[in-house]
Amino acid sequence: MSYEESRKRYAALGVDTDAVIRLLRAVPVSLHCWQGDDVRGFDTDPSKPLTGGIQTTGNYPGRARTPEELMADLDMVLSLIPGTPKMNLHASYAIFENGEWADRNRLQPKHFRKWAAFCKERNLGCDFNPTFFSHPKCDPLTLSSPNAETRKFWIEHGKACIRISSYLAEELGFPCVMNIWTGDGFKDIPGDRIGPRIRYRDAIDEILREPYDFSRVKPCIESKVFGIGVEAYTTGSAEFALCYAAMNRDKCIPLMDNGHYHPTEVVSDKIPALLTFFREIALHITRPIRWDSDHVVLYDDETREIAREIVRCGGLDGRVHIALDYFDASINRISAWATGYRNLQKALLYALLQPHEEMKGLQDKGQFSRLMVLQEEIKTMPFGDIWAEYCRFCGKPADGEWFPLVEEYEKKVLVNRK
Ligand SMILES: C[C@H](O)[C@H](O)[C@@H](O)C(=O)CO
Ligand SMILES: [Mn+2]
Repeated sequence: MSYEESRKRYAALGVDTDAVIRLLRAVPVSLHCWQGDDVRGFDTDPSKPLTGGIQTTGNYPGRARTPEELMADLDMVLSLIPGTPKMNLHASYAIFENGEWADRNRLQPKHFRKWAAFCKERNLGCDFNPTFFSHPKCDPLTLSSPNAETRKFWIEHGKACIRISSYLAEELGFPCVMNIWTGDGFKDIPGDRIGPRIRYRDAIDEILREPYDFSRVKPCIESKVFGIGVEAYTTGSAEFALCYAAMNRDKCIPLMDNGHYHPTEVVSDKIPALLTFFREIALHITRPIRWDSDHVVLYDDETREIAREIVRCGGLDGRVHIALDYFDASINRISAWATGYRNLQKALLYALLQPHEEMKGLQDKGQFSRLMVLQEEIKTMPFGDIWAEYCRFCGKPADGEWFPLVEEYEKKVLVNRK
């Protein structure tokens, strides 16, 4: 079927596909830099182990080893994805110039000058993350450590990151979402659960005392149920993060990563729950398989459901900050990046093409049989034509066109990285 015919089918449902396409193209979605180099970063020895309870598995050729390689790979990805991407950097991706080096507690905006220039040239906003892992000062705890020296170091890191986030927001003219996540926790049954949480709370309080304009810098608190080696207890549990954000609504927002909950919990259902109380929330979209495995985002049921809730709850009006967070080293990293980003775009498009008012009306009137039939029949609407038109409208390759470009890049560029 052609776009024209498909557009009429959607119009009959009351959906204006042209308006949807225009709307989606303007929605910022953060592209995580860490998919390109297996979360290694540049500020410390890249061969060091990845800590904090996260893991990349696989050894596919072509990992970016330098900022230049990462930027070249990002350019390749940017050429393949429709929409409005925003960069998402971890502090460990600092770029030092003229032989200088600074530890994480001494990082400055100038160490992100090259990233700011990269974003500016491409008209991208940039989100930011303090990196509380893969560093000798993890003892292994960071902000919740009983050691005051350790906490001081990481608090200073958090404050430095607020200053860097303010710089990125100012320089690029887009708000900077700054996410606080630590892998702090214990492998086995703790002897004290509340102590680390009180220290964690106080440390975040201290970080957020660093001045910033909350309309431009958006600190987030991300929770996690467990990590590798921290199976029994995480300091920043769901209740901790949510309570912290609720008690500090004028300073920060909660962030939900859909790999960070018990396997039967779904973030799609948590989105409207949080938006009942918070003006803004942030999301890390990933794909857990049995655990927080950070697999590439697919066009699957839960991704579509998350997108439907973002759309239905008015999240595209700046209330939901959307970012990707996964890392796969077992397949072509650029393909992984583009597949996940395109799938999230597909899920958002799919969500925007639904007659939400009608569905809500059927629910409110108790017409659940009709609601079920409508929801099922939407699944076989000619979505593919609208997706192809969206890619064309954004000037990006359609399905079937982009993967050969990745293969070509792999042959020309990636295989030469030994
Ligand atoms: C790089 C990490 O994935 C990220 O900072 C954090 O958001 C996370 O999800 C850890 O599991
Ligand atoms: Mn995350």
